[in-house]
Amino acid sequence: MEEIKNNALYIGGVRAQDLADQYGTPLYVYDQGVLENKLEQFIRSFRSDRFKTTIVYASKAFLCTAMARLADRYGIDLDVVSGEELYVARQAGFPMERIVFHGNNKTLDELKAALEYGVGTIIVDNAQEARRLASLPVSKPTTVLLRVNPGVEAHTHEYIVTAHVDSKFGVLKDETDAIAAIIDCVEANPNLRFQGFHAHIGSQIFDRNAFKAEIETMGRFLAGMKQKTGRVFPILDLGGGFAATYTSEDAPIPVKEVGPFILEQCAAIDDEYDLGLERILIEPGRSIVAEAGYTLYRAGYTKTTPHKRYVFVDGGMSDNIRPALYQAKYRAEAAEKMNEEKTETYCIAGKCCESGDIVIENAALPPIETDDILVVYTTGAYGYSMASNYNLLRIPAVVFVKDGRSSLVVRRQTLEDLVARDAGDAL
Ligand SMILES: Cc1ncc(COP(=O)(O)O)c(C=O)c1O
Ligand SMILES: N[C@@H](CCCC[NH3+])C(=O)O
Repeated sequence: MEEIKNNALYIGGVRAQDLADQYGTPLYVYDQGVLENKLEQFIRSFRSDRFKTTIVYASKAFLCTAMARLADRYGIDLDVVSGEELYVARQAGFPMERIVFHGNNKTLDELKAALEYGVGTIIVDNAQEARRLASLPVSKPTTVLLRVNPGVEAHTHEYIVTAHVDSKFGVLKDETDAIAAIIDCVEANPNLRFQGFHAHIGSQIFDRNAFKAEIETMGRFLAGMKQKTGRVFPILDLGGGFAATYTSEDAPIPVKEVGPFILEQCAAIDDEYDLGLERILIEPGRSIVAEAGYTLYRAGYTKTTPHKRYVFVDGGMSDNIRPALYQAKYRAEAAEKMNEEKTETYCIAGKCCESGDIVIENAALPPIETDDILVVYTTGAYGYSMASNYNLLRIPAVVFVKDGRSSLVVRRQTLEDLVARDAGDAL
């Protein structure tokens, strides 16, 4: 929770300026209380008397040991998309049977690792992957789902829609012969249990009708598959994509309404087509972590051009690529000038060697001086997880705060880290 005391911002009871001074900037700060609250809200929201329900946190939004353990503490499962995310989850001690392994191009090594570690659910993305997986020795029963592209176009940035017909993800719902062949192929391996399908229509989706369309489409698809194969598929995984609030223009579906809405639609298709659905999964990522996250920057120089007034910060696209990649909008404040009048409009720009390195195009702020701490809100999703070493800027530290205390959960990269992997000289 945020508070303002004597003109200063406090996050989780800790003064933002103190966090910046103690841990340095740029700094990713997560309010652990908000994270916990979101996890609890999803658990309360996604309950059903009719279906078993599973919330799978999409770890691509933000993953580190502390986050994996927090999800585990709340009994939330984990979606991973790479051997690397799987490794971090495993190192954190996350129960492997509660891992859902996604990805359109899982390598042989990744599939082998998943089977060796005892990953509970593998989402197969295409026929070639199914063949490869089925050819491997599987020592214990493993649930397999197939990612289907429902062909539902959600209204969001074109880079983050995932279910247009030409998407790289999943098998198009109309390719039912290929899908039936994939099921047979998977089940040729006695320890692979084909249990159903997965779909995901995109990210930062506000419109509940997009999810309704997804579920109705999956209903018709499942009815067709039932007719074709003479069997039912008990698991339906509907993916994530629930939006978060970045600016006052955003009005996401409240978390408490997400679960009942999805479950109601699932009951409707189950009744209409007698699908025998038993378990429903959702995979929220952003909607759990985005609003819990803040980035603290230290202001550097300002510059006025004929049309703009810049304030430069000590990070930028290397710690938050989203404005450059998706024209994503954020809001900012000066952490020690919270009650001061916002008389200026600044373009907050980063320090990377790139004109597009803009954090916020038009930020209303009080006059900013060098060394002021600027806080950018709602940076908890796809900020740290998409950070880069562009210009060899060091990946910032991650700090959790709660009840007036802070804990360093990921340290800042050091200069030594930047050469630690350099292995030799030119020929
Ligand atoms: C398969 C899958 N599941 C879940 C998610 C999480 O999405 P979000 O962070 O928008 O909830 C994604 C990302 O879009 C995804 O590709
Ligand atoms: N990385 C994207 C969303 C993609 C989600 C994963 N499929 C974002 O920052 O909004």
